[in-house]
Amino acid sequence: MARGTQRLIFVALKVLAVALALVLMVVIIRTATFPSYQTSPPECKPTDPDFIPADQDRLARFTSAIRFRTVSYERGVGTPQELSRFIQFIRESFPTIHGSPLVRRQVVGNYSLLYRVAGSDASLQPYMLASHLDVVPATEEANWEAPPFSGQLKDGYIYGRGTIDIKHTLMGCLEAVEFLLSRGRQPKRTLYLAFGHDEETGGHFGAKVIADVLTQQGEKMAFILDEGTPVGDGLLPGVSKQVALISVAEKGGLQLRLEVDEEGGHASIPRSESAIGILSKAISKLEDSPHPNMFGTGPETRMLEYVATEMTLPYRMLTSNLWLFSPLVAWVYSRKPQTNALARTTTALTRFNAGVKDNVISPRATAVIDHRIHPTSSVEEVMEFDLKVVNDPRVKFSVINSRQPSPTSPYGKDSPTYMLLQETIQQIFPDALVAPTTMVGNTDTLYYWNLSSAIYRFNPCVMTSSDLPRFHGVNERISVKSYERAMNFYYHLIVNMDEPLILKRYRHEDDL
Ligand SMILES: CCCCCCCC/C=C\CCCCCCCC(=O)N[C@@H](CCC(N)=O)C(=O)O
Ligand SMILES: [Zn+2]
Ligand SMILES: [Zn+2]
Repeated sequence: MARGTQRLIFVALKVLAVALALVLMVVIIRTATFPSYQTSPPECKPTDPDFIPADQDRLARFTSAIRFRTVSYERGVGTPQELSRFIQFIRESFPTIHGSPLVRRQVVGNYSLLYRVAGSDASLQPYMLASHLDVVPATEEANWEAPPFSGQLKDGYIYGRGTIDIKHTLMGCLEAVEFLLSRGRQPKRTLYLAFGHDEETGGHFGAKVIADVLTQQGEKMAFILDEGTPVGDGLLPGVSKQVALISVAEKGGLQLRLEVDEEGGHASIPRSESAIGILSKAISKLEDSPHPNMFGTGPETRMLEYVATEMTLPYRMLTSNLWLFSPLVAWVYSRKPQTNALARTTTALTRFNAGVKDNVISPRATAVIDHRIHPTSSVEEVMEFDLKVVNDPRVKFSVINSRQPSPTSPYGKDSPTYMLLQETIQQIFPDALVAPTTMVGNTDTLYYWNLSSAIYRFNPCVMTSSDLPRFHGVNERISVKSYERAMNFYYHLIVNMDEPLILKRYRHEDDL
């Protein structure tokens, strides 16, 4: 090798070594100095005078609520009589709320409930706590440890459909307001409680109408809190502490019907391709072509950064240096369904129908695809992607439902309402870290976008990965301790909302 070339290689290696050393130095410095986003407000203890205990009366009210079979089946198909009975039960169970001159109650869309608790300072913008009255049906009833509409208490857990989705927040909010008013307290800031009756089938007749009513009344909310992500226990790799996940954005959705119509006929004289075959190829192409991994563009990235300082070393190093390791973390995310769902638009094949008889070639095949759209993508982008992937004019696409991803609500120290939520969560879940994330399922908040720019989704309940299948699944349950925390979470949120100390720390005068 010529001397000149040797020298060039030597210099190049030297430059590379220096560059690597520099990169390593930056990685180490960032790992060591990465900021903490956590706070440590005073813990709420059972000995506090304003602690709401899960006593017999409150547990009885909650278990009774579970016994109402307020099931939503399909859009517009629910259980109206049961909803009416449940609404009556709520009216009788919370006499202080329903007798208070501060409270205005409206039944909206026949079965949804909207409460307005008047604050003493009308100059303050109101806020809204949302939940829903309906539940999904309970299948496989025989496999439940306790019947799904029994509200049975077993080994410290209350079993039943709705215990974590979402009657614990519905009853928790009501218990909190009942407790507040029965102590003769009036909140400073006006508060709304909004309970839709058909969230599980899209909220078209509940939350949508609630939003219309509030819009007609000209209301704007300082913030809205609805059902959402839980306090995860062991859900985040590399973090041993619990992490309370506040969803600051929600994925969009696109439900598509795919249809192929071909000539059918006698099974003894098949053509080279059938409706079933053509559709199968199309949907298998879609399943094999995941939408792009968007890690690094949405709240899923910040979720990691918020807990970075509490991670074990390798994770901490990766997370503190996403400028370098983002592609690696994106790949790690794609490996597990839960994190994959956070990082990209997902594709779920949910229905496939064709054929009527064993020896008849079906002239028609249909399928349904359920996409959940990443906050930085759109319905249009997803549609375009799918058409390109299938690339077969014989496959007809039609849209069943679509919703764009939500706007992202403000979070972090610049957002007083996010910080208020974070601090309230840490009062009730003192062992938990708090982080922003994206809601992968959909909620009634879709209808509330115009009411507030600060919309959060949170489920005040600790859940491990083995609890997640209980959502809409078998053996849905909540521990008594968790229900107690839910009540206290809402009570403290209401109290903190009026507490100048917490808000003052983060207040941007224009925000609230
Ligand atoms: C590091 C990984 C952390 C990820 C943690 C994910 C935790 C997921 C926790 C809860 C998700 C399950 C609860 C979702 C409930 C969403 C409400 C719902 O079921 N909506 C339906 C109906 C929607 C509608 N209104 O149209 C849906 O999304 O299909
Ligand atoms: Zn729900
Ligand atoms: Zn649900």
